[in-house]
Amino acid sequence: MSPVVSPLGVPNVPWCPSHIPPAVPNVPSEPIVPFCPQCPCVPCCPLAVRAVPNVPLPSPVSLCCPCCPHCPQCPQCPHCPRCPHCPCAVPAVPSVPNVPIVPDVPIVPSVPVLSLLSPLSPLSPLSPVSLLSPMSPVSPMSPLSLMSPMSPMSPVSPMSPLSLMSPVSPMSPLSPMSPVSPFVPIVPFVPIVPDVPRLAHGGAIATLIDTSLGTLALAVAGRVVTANLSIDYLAPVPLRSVLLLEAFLQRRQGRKLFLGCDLWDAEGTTLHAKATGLFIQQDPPKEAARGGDSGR
Ligand SMILES: CCCCCCCC(=O)SCCNC(=O)CCNC(=O)[C@H](O)C(C)(C)COP(=O)(O)OP(=O)(O)OC[C@H]1O[C@@H](n2cnc3c(N)ncnc32)[C@H](O)[C@@H]1OP(=O)(O)O
Repeated sequence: MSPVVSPLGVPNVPWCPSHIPPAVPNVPSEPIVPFCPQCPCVPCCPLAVRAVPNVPLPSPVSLCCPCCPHCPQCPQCPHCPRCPHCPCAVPAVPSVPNVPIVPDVPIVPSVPVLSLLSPLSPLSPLSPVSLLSPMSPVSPMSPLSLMSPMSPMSPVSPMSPLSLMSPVSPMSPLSPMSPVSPFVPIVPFVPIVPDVPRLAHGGAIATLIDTSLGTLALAVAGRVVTANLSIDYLAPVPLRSVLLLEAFLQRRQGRKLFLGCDLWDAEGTTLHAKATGLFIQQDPPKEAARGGDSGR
């Protein structure tokens, strides 16, 4: 393949095979847009696609960042997910149109069932906490993809400053061209690779623990807020697990309630997490306000 001089007039720069302009007479009259003459990725670079009019477009036509990292047109884009030069390139994830926004609020039982100050056994069939997962099996994306650059199949415009500046913009319904669009990440919880075991999100577990400890603190001291929460995640929690959460009051010091909990599987054989929490009483009863430490 003989080297071809780019339309930029850059001498001695060979075109990559995908970018060699075919020798056809009816080249469109639109101005030739300079693009990286070394980029081998036509679908990566819409400018390249425009400059090579007779190259069949990939199907579906998907535009990414304006160019590859080597392109002087877009020096600020170091993470084009489609560019083969990008270390962040990710496999295509099928996009699902019209997916509703999923708020980043894990679904937890509204009334967690606690086994308070009691030994684990005997386990009541009613006592385990069912850790409902926010991980919808139909959600299109995954935590992995949220940590990754824009999906190659993303409908987000490649020109979006949002998509260029943030790696998380997979399904945003916002106008991608608006520079003032608020950042609204959609939080799906489906593994990008089907074979990956589905594990409960640590934040969902934290919510479960916080809510459970808070319920116990509320039962002890009325209105409380969480001041500190410390969790040791000891074993992964499979999705849709039924769990037993055993919460206990460790000590109380004035408005401060120190609580702890153990999060077991339903059989009480696997300890998934241990946690401690400090809750601050908000509206102490009169005797506590006068006397300070209740000693309970
Ligand atoms: C039924 C469902 C129940 C669900 C319960 C869920 C509860 C929640 O999730 S609430 C939401 C998350 N929490 C919050 O938003 C709390 C935000 N923080 C606050 O409002 C305040 O910082 C608050 C209330 C914790 C403490 O402020 P304040 O009331 O002024 O108390 P303050 O005087 O600063 O501290 C009281 C004592 O707690 C201690 N303390 C406060 N925060 C901490 C902390 N993070 N770590 C250690 N100690 C602390 C203080 O040192 C002080 O100790 P001492 O009396 O010995 O000097």
